[in-house]
Amino acid sequence: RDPSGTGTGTGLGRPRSLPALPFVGSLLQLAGHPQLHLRLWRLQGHYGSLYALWMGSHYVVVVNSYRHAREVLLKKGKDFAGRPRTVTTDLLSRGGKDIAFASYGPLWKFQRKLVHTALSMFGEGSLALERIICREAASLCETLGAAQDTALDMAPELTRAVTNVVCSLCFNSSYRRGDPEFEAMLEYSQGIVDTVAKESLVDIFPWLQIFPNKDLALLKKCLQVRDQLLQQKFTEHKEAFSGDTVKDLMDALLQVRLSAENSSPPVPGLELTDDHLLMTVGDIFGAGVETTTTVLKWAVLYLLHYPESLLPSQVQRKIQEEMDQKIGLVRHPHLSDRPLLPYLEATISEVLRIRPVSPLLIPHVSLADTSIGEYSIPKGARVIINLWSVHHDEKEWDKPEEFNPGRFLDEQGQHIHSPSPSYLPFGAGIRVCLGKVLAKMELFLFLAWVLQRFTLECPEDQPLPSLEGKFGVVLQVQKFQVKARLRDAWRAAS
Ligand code: HEM
Repeated sequence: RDPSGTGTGTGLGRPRSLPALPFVGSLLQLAGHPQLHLRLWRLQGHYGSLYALWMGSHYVVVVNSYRHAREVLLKKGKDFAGRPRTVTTDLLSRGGKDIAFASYGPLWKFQRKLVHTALSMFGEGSLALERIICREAASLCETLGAAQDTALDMAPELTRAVTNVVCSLCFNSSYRRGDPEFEAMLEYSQGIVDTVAKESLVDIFPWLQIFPNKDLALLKKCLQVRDQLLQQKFTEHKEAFSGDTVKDLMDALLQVRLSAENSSPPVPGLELTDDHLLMTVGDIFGAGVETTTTVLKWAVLYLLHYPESLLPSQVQRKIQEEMDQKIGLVRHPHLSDRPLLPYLEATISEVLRIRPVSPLLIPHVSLADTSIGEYSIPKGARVIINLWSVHHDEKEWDKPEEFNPGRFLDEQGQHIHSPSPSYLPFGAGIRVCLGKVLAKMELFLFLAWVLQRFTLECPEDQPLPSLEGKFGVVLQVQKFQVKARLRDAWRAAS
């Protein structure tokens, strides 16, 4: 180990490192701190905003400032476009045949482009997707309406709504409440979320796999269920696919593969196997459901904390006033209403800032000897961007701990803007989130539909739920219940 050595030919020194013991590395400094993003944020106080540590034998660089994050993601994006391969990610992606965990290279670029094109065909900006999201929003409102004035855990309903959007997009199908296939999907997703969150030891010491490992066994079982469901949809699509009509993302992927196979000569290195297609679709579920659902839960939670009666925030009331004025109560909100509802947009932005759902992004890996700021970084280093630190940096954000949607509005409160460039809820650059536009459409429409009709309240007999997140695959919200009260204005209008 040479934590302060140069060794990369750049003449620069390495970042300061946490103490590291042979074999275990810096685990002792991290053990007992389940909120990893907070631990890494606090360690800045001692080691500076950019420091290194060792996870077993892996050299890890932790970036806590926007200046350095920008260098990693944007200025030197290509240098840092790799992903670590671990036991867990290999299982999740069949050895990196998806997008999120795939190595940087022509095939990954091709897959990304494909999904991007398919998303623009079916999704972003298309009326078809807007219709799908609105259908799910209507169903969500129906459930809330049926549960009138009783305390309800919205989480399964939000998950179903978001899952159905992704299902419609990928497979042109959706689930009703209580559908056994949907229940199976919920169960395996939760299993993956729970086990991947605990995955770290076997990823740090891959040889631990030779010992019986309960979590790894559960993960494998959940992935089996996921793969069976994916395979079933895939087979149905392959059988029905004629090449003429493209109904969904799965068809779009099959069509691209068909035309690549028919092109002569075939492009070497761009062969899409069944595994690639399956894992690509699996990624849309894996990356698109838990994230979006969790942001919706955080949004609801913050609305409960800033209810009508609490001055000066009144976030929910302000959103509803804006909606009443600009949209009224006789028609549903549309995507084209986004510019009319800056306060709702600002609230979504603030939720994504204060509780970044992916507080450490997905780890990056340096693909060459390179540098960040005044430090040299060797090829193969894992780079963690601590988005929590970036979004809570007092030099960038005024009172970062305060939930204040107004910070995203101009002086007239009419237009949305970011007061600091240090706002990266979806990452940035080469590996930026592929579903950013889709996610923003969903967040806007689901919240607009619900808040047009209902006021969300904390049940009287329950304490306000905690705003503290739980670090895991995403920054999880603790379970909580809500009372959705039909608004008098809505009742009178309908
Ligand atoms: C509010 C919801 C979402 C948030 C906050 C979010 C955030 C992120 C973040 C922070 C990353 C990592 C960027 C990096 O490593 O530098 C990411 C990657 C990714 N996201 Fe999202 N995401 C959301 C929804 C979605 C949706 C709906 C999809 C599906 C279409 C999606 C697909 C992906 C994919 C495929 C990647 C991997 C990109 C790559 O490695 O090339 N995400 N997302």
